[in-house]
Amino acid sequence: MELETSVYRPNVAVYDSPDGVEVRGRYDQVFAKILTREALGFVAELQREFRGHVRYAMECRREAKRRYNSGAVPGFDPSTKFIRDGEWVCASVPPAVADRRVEITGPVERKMIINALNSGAKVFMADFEDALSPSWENLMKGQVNLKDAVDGTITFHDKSRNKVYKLNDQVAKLFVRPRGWHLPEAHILIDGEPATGCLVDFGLYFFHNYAKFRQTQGSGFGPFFYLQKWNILGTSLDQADQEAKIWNSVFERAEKMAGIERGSIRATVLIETLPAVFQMNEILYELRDHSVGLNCGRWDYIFSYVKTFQAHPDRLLPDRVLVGMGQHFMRSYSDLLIRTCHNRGVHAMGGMAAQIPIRDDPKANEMALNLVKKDKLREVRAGHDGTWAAHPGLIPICMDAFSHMGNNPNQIKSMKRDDASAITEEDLLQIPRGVRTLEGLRLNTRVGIQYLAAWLTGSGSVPLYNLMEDAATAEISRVQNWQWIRYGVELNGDGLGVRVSKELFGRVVEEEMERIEKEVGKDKFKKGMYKEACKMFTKQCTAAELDDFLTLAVYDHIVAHYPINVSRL
Ligand SMILES: CC(=O)SCCNC(=O)CCNC(=O)[C@H](O)C(C)(C)COP(=O)(O)OP(=O)(O)OC[C@H]1O[C@@H](n2cnc3c(N)ncnc32)[C@H](O)[C@@H]1OP(=O)(O)O
Ligand SMILES: O=CC(=O)O
Ligand SMILES: [Mg+2]
Repeated sequence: MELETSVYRPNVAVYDSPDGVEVRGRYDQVFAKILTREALGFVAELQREFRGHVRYAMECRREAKRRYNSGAVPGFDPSTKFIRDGEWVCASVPPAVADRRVEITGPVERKMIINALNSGAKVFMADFEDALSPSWENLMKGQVNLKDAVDGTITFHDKSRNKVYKLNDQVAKLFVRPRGWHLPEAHILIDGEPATGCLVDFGLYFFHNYAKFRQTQGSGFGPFFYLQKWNILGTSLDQADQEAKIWNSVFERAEKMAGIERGSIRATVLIETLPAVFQMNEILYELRDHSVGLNCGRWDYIFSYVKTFQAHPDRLLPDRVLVGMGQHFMRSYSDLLIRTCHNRGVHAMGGMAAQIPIRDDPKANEMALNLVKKDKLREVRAGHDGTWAAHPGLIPICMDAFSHMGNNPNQIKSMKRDDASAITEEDLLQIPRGVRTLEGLRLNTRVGIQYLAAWLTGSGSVPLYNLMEDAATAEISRVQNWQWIRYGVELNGDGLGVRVSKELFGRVVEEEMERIEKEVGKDKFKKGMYKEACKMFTKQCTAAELDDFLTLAVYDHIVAHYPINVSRL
């Protein structure tokens, strides 16, 4: 089902949708094989059953934001102590994914899917969130690509290099990461309202692939998912774990529709918001029949630290490059996650080092690879059961570091980390140490604008200054700028004693735009969306109120509706 992307097809046909469902995205015969009446019907059922719960969960997030903005800080919920203290374990890990020592991640792009599945990693996390710009074309092609991947028929012909890509005999196990709850899908209206993005991603993927996946990949289990960007909060049990509860119910609903055993679907939840670190037991408890662990989503976690404390001028971050896993609050988070997961019998996955191979500079390349190696050795020695790799070139290093586990598929039983039960709220909230510099402000600006320009033109993950940048890392640049401008912080690492202001930021933006133009070249600069990205990024950094998500605030710019009043097929 390879797509002829360059061929223009007039929009003369429409999708065959069930009652109440309207597809406003471009028609394509290949997309129509995904957007069948039955598959859309399943998505609509999920939407109708869960939209009220999702709306309530989003309102709870807003309520929590009001509390944090009034001075509260996140902590362990006294009302769920019985869950944290209780003796329970999650369902046992499916044998097919017992060994997850290296997981490669990437957007649901055709060539990358094939490369990732062939990469030698144990798992491929196919991403509809941080690494993907959620345009209609990207999302629908992503669904087509995943279906072909699960069917084992996926191929890709790189015409410029006359190279054909196809799957090896041995491939990584597939996990799919749907979008977060906050993102709508404006191209699919259900009862007149945009569908919830993650229910579209999950529903379409599950509907088309569950049977084949369980047969060929999951040995009777699956499909497997990554879930993320939760902000589970609240002071009553009713609210506390509701985002986990909703997903659990979605899984049960899907299992029922498919007629497969309860507990077939398994998911790893990324702990990537500050409030969620206090609810790791609660999340596992709610998902105990569907869980296969937690993961340290370190980049969104850093973003969440700033977001949660947006009204706390006493908790400002140092330069972004200084907020690594060595900071006390980050180490405490990773250690407590390991202890929690192993106590409940599931994987404690590590996270992503941002370095990627540097082709044209062997010395810089060696330094980058050494940083990755150090990060992975820290993870495996701490007790993590596996890690993430952003690029196939990093897999040998990650594999080598995790050979520390010997012949064991994981460390669930051998690294209990009981010592980490002493980790306190103070440990998890400790303010990161380090200085703030003008170069930090410049780098945030340069990276934020270039990332947004890429996202607006369809790329959700890009290499910038030899690092992987995606929605999560770009968020840190945005909110850190916002925080520094908002509180007029002193740049105390330069010896200049300058305070950040809107005027200083304005000058930085101008100078960094000139630099970007020089770096990318006049032609690319003109053709790209740098000016638009600059305007949007500047607006967000200087807004009176911090936008919740960078991508949500600019989503309208990638929505492309098509006329619907044309003849049916
Ligand atoms: C914070 C988080 O959420 S982390 C998870 C989300 N982020 C991600 O998943 C990022 C994944 N990584 C990537 O997107 C890419 O590696 C980038 C953008 C960082 C770098 O991309 P590039 O500069 O194009 O990589 P490069 O040119 O070195 O690629 C070399 C080859 O490796 C392939 N490749 C690179 N990264 C990946 C990947 N993650 N998965 C599969 N293949 C990959 C390329 O397709 C290319 O293949 P080819 O030689 O057959 O043409
Ligand atoms: O999704 C991963 C992260 O680090 O954010
Ligand atoms: Mg993330």
